[in-house]
Amino acid sequence: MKLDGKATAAKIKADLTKRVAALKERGVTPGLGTVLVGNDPGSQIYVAGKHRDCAEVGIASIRVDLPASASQADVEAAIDELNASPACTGYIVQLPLPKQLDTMALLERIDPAKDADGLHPVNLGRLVHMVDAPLPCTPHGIVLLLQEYGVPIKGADVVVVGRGITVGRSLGLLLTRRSENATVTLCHTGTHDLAAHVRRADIVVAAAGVPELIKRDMVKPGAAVLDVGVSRVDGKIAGDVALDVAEVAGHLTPNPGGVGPMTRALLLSNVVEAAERGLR
Ligand SMILES: Nc1nc(=O)c2c([nH]1)NC[C@@H]1CN(c3ccc(C(=O)N[C@@H](CCC(=O)O)C(=O)O)cc3)C=[N+]21
Repeated sequence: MKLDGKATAAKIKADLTKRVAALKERGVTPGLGTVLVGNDPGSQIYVAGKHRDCAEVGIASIRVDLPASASQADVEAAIDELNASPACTGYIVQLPLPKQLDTMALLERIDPAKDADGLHPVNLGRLVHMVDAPLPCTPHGIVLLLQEYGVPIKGADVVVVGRGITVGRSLGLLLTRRSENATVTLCHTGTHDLAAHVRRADIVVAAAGVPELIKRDMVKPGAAVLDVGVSRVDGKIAGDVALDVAEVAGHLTPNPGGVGPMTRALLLSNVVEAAERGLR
């Protein structure tokens, strides 16, 4: 069974479109800002996609593009401006940043109330404490996609491969909340026997950024497999999951068309929720 992220994202965007219209009737137009530093082709495609998504649901968008040579002070100034701008209800700083920049210091400078990625340390701390906050987009999208297709999460053995902040580490926090109640194993490059862990899993989330890391013989028949990989090989997107995993998986995300569109929809959702919170 295909876990159709594109179709599920379209449903989420239809709901957001109504909520944006309701906000506008109350005099508030949600606005998403993006800060893009440098000219990495992949990042430019993603950022352009986010602005297209905004237009689709009626969210205004504010685009700040800085040269690859931008200094820490240049990016700080862009962040300060978005923090102060009433037109911007949420924004992201596109990652990764050029290496002369201190990423952590810049992420900390974002107003947590405008953190559309849900990656500000204050909001990640709120996730640890399980209090209301914008959630990291990819992990939230993964949970909603599993729920949409009725894949049982409660009590499931979930193996997450990859401990990055944006996906693996945050997803473990989300799935172990009482409301989700999964048992999560977080695997990484230091894991001794990855195949043995993956083989036991009811749900496998591959977020390591290693093409074809998850092979057919590692997957328990019937398991749900989610491919978060966005490596580029010869200009084409290469996932972390080998194509023949489709022969054994019970549920599988296509890639593209799986987790990526969900990530983008949940980014819009954070922007709309921030605008709604502002009215409460
Ligand atoms: N601050 C920040 N926030 C991010 O959320 C963030 C980031 N930085 N840096 C880069 C990664 C990557 N990422 C993707 C989102 C959607 C697709 C997506 O929708 N992909 C389409 C295909 C698009 C194509 O063909 O290139 C799909 O899967 O169907 C891909 C990748 C967000 N990221």
